[in-house]
Amino acid sequence: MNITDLKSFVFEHINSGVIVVDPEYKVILINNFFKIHASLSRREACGTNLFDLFNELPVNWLKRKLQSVFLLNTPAFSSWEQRQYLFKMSHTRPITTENEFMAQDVTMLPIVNDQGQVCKVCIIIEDVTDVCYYQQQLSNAMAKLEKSNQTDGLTQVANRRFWEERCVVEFDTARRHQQPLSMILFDLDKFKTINDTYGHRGGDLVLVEVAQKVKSLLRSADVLGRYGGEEFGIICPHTDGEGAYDLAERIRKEIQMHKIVFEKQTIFASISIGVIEIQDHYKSYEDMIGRADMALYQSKREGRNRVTLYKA
Ligand SMILES: Nc1nc2c(ncn2[C@@H]2O[C@H](COP(=O)(O)OP(=O)(O)OP(=O)(O)O)[C@@H](O)[C@H]2O)c(=O)[nH]1
Repeated sequence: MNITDLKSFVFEHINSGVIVVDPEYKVILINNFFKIHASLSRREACGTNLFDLFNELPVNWLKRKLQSVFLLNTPAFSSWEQRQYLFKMSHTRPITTENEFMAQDVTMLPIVNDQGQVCKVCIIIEDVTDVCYYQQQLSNAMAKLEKSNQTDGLTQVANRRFWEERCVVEFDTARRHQQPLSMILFDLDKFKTINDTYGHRGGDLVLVEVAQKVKSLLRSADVLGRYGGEEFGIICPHTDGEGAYDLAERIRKEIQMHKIVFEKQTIFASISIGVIEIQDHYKSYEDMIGRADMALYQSKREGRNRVTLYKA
């Protein structure tokens, strides 16, 4: 095999797509990879305008890229992370991937004539579906990990650490912008009795249902977190004490009426609540929690299943 035949063999058999276009975007050459993955014959492709041949191409973007290669005589590159694919081609990945089309890294190389002018551009397509797939898997796993680091395993609301982090942020924001901010702390009443009567699994179900019910009553900006065993906190941005008190009353009534069915038995739970609004002299969110706790324990002392708004 002479060197020309050898080059031609390599050109046809490499696992990358090669397509060459002239300054009018007319296709001059394609290799086997393109023929197979884009289901094209060389006769159809050669001499046809690139954008007529592949009508999915982003015309303005690609023309800009190609023009820069023609004018500046420098290569251009596009990664799958910027644009997942340029040419709509099916991939041959054996294992399942969410992507219907082949993910591609694209290189555009100038081809210079004897006068030193760029007369053609060679577009090279690398199939990076594998890289894209594993990157997506990794991102999904990282997102899940981050979520599980922030979530209470039982109730699926924010865990204490994440809730407190959000408290810090909301406390500082409210302070800086002089906006109202309130906090609601609540605790299940006689929860020990629920555990003793229905067992730990019954108690767990009560915690899950109460948390989910409360969550359904909140605005998206409110953050509900599990603060302790059967104690929860809600941070309510842009909400004054009166607004938070009304919300707490609504929550209390809904929980009191909520039927929890455990092994064919119906459990009714109730909660005691403490509510507090931010004041200028509070030093930190911990200061708010401490005072909300006092209000909560007043609700307990006064007979439970009630709301107390903290007053200095
Ligand atoms: N099932 C279950 N029980 C829990 C969990 N975390 C804490 N507890 C229980 O919650 C109970 C809380 O009891 P207490 O602190 O005496 O309070 P209480 O019985 O709710 O009484 P009051 O708060 O005064 O109304 C304890 O028995 C804890 O073991 C949990 O994740 N699951």
